[in-house]
Amino acid sequence: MLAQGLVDIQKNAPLILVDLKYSTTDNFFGKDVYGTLEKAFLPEAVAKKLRLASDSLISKRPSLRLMVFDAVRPHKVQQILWDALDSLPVNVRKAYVADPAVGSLHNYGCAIDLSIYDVSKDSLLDMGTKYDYFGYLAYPRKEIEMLAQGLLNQEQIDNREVLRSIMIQAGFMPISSEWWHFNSTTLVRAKQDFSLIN
Ligand SMILES: C[C@@H](N)C(=O)N[C@H](C)C(=O)O
Ligand SMILES: [Zn+2]
Repeated sequence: MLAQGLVDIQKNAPLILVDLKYSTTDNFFGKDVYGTLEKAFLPEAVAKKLRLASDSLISKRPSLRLMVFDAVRPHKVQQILWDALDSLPVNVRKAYVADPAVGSLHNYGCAIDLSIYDVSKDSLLDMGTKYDYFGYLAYPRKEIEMLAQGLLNQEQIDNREVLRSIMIQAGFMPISSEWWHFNSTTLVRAKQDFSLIN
């Protein structure tokens, strides 16, 4: 990764926590598919934006930390994630895992999956679902509906809003189907400006 011009995000921002889920068996398909990749890497420009988000979070709420679940994701792993969800029709699957034929922003180091950890309570904030819960409960665009149906509570939505606001302020963009996923640019720009990581 270093040879490909990426930086270890914790070198740049030591207060960011990392639990790289695809480097463990604690993920939606139960396999470690990252092998020797055990740290979260990003292009320097993206890592700098993430540092801004982390600094902003800590200045507002000193006991909170960003907890990164995924950063750059090799393209060959994108195919593994895509195949792991093959029980879903392709048009539904695309909302949860980017089609490897098109590419994911993660494959260029231009997307991050993350949550917030409270060091004073030694636990993650309650976001209403686990990471990689693939369904409407995780959809930012369905939050009002899920609240009205009593499937999410206000605290869970407020916690997501803390994450969204500091990420948006730092220059990231949320997506409509996963509360944990943020893009730093568009796929068209990523293909122009960054290298595909394999
Ligand atoms: C698989 C999930 N963590 C994720 O990152 N999904 C987006 C859509 C992606 O694969 O780019
Ligand atoms: Zn993601």
